[in-house]
Amino acid sequence: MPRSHPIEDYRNFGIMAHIDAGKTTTTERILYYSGKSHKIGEVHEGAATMDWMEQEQERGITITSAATTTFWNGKRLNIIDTPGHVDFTIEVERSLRVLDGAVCVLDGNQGVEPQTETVWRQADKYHVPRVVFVNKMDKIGADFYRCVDDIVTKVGGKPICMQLPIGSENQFKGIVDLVRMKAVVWDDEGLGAKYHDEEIPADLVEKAKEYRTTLVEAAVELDDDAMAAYLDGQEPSEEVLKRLVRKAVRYTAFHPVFCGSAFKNKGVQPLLDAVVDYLPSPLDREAIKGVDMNTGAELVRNPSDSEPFSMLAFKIMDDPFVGTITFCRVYSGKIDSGTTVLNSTKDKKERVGRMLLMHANNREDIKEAFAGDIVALAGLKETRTGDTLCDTLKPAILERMEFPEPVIEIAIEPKSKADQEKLGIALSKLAAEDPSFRVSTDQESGQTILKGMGELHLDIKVDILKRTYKVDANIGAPQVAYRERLTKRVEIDYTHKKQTGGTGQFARVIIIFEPNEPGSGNAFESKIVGGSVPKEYIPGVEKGINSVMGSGILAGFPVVDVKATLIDGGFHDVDSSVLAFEIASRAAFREALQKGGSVLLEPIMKVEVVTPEDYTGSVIGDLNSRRGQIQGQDMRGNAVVIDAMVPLANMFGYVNQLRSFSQGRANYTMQFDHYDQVPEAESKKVQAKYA
Ligand SMILES: Nc1nc2c(ncn2[C@@H]2O[C@H](COP(=O)(O)OP(=O)(O)OP(=O)(O)O)[C@@H](O)[C@H]2O)c(=O)[nH]1
Repeated sequence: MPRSHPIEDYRNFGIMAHIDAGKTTTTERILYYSGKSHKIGEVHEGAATMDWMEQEQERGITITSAATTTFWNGKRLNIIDTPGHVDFTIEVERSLRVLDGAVCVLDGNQGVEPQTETVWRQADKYHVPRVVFVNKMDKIGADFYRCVDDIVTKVGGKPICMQLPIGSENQFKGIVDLVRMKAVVWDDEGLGAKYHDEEIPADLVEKAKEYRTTLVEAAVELDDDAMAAYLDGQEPSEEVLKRLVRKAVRYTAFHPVFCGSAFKNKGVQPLLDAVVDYLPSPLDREAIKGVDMNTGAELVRNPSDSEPFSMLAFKIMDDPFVGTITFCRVYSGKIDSGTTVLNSTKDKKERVGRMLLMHANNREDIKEAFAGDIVALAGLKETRTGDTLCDTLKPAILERMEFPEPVIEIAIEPKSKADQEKLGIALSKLAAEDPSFRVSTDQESGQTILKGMGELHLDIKVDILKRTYKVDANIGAPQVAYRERLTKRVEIDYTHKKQTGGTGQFARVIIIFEPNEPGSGNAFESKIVGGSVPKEYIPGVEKGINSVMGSGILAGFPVVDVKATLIDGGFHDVDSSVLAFEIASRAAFREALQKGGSVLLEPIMKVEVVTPEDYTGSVIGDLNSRRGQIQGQDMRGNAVVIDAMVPLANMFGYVNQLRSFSQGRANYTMQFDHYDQVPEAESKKVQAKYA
């Protein structure tokens, strides 16, 4: 069967926003108007179509991204829903990787909020072209022009208005379309409300002309001919203007801004037109790069059905009906259900059993998928998020994704043997679904440790463990994931010698331990020449060093960014063994940490508090008492925005404290920024706690 739509008619896009800006509501309306969802679910009633997980509905936030296919104006839209909470930025990044474009939804009253800033920066990082939708124009305090300014001042974007609102708050009626120079007015606020063109209201004519000129001047910049014609006094036609704006989006020359109220059903259809008109198709994007596994050479996989098949897995979900489903984006070629593909990342073959196309409230079995498609595969066994699946004969690995390190951890203790078993199964599934969620076992206590991106992140995992997997367990208090690091270069000459009865043990190692660049990871190298340590013992040296990496000497936290170089040593013909070298190297590393001024590192969080002016003093005082460093203070509307860097260790329970002294009126968001050295006095306390 041929493909249903040519690839240039695809729009793989996501909707990104700060929490509560209205991403879910906008997505719901898009699905409704594009004809696939016939029943609209209001978010506040906990019935939204995309928010189908129990946990999501109760919390009213979108946790997992779901990909949904729908159609508009003859184009095929694949919407990838991205979560808005800071703790889940990993999910946002992951979906951004597979998008060709995005709609950034702003709350018309709040403007660019902290999380918008984060996702905007991530979109910059992945070069995701985007348009902006200023939502909630019906809300009290909505201010379209302030939102447009915010895009410049908060994220350094280049907003160009494509529409102007007609009225605002409860007087919001519709929009002025600056491309067609027409007013678009909705007859009422109902879901299926009709809308029609009118002449631009008299009081907006001058403003519309002024903004239209700004739009046209920004657009003609992108094309010499259009510019020349414009300078000659010729306005670009509607078609030319649209083509130029499309080009501007593709090259991020500017960010077109639209507006509306998803909740009051205004502005959504023109937004859908904008997605079709301005967001790129897979063909407009740079082809994905990878490595040819046969030759090791770099390669490019073009978005074409005639290229060898390759796709990236970007999301794994456990589905109650189908089992594990893996969301993938096909980058090149064509795939049939029932065939065997190669997971080139793992070097394992996988059989593609069922392939599904997900719609908002049903799924469709499909037999083939083509370049540009986003599909869900059922029953893959080895594939994890970020893996490449490809043609078994033309293996390639596509760009990998990077995942940040988790900064917070909790201990979990199952109550019975049966719970222990359930926990094991559940954890391996959860870890497979979410690479920012890690599980480890504490070597000393034998406890299971869960690690994640923040308190809420782990909170939700525990909730899933208890509810979905029915695991009964005691949960410890959340702890900071500290790290340990050397501060200076040391050379250790260590001899392990044991002579008790039978065979003795002998190994001598001379190893240089030195701090690596922060964030560059651990490294081991052997520079032995002349056989002072025979080759067969070197794995023992590496193993000994690695065994200390997992838990340092100060408080048992992982040692990071150390470079170890074995430069010399000695052995005994009879008494040396791999084990003896392992023991010697472990002891050498521990000695190095002692002599090398080893220090503890802690995660420092970037915190933004938005508070009514009255509480500014209390907020700052409190942040200072948490070892916070105030970075800046600014006004947003009538609220004060305070930026600070605060150690995560001092942020536990912050939400309650902030609420209590601001009467619930101040808000905050935080995200991991970097690791920094724990001050001496604090470090002593941490060491005493974990001793
Ligand atoms: N007044 C008004 N309220 C809106 C509008 N759009 C959404 N809301 C409301 O704002 C709240 C948040 O909307 P959601 O659609 O859940 O926002 P979200 O961005 O998906 O939120 P998360 O999934 O938690 O990230 C809900 O109570 C909506 O009913 C709008 O256009 N106007």
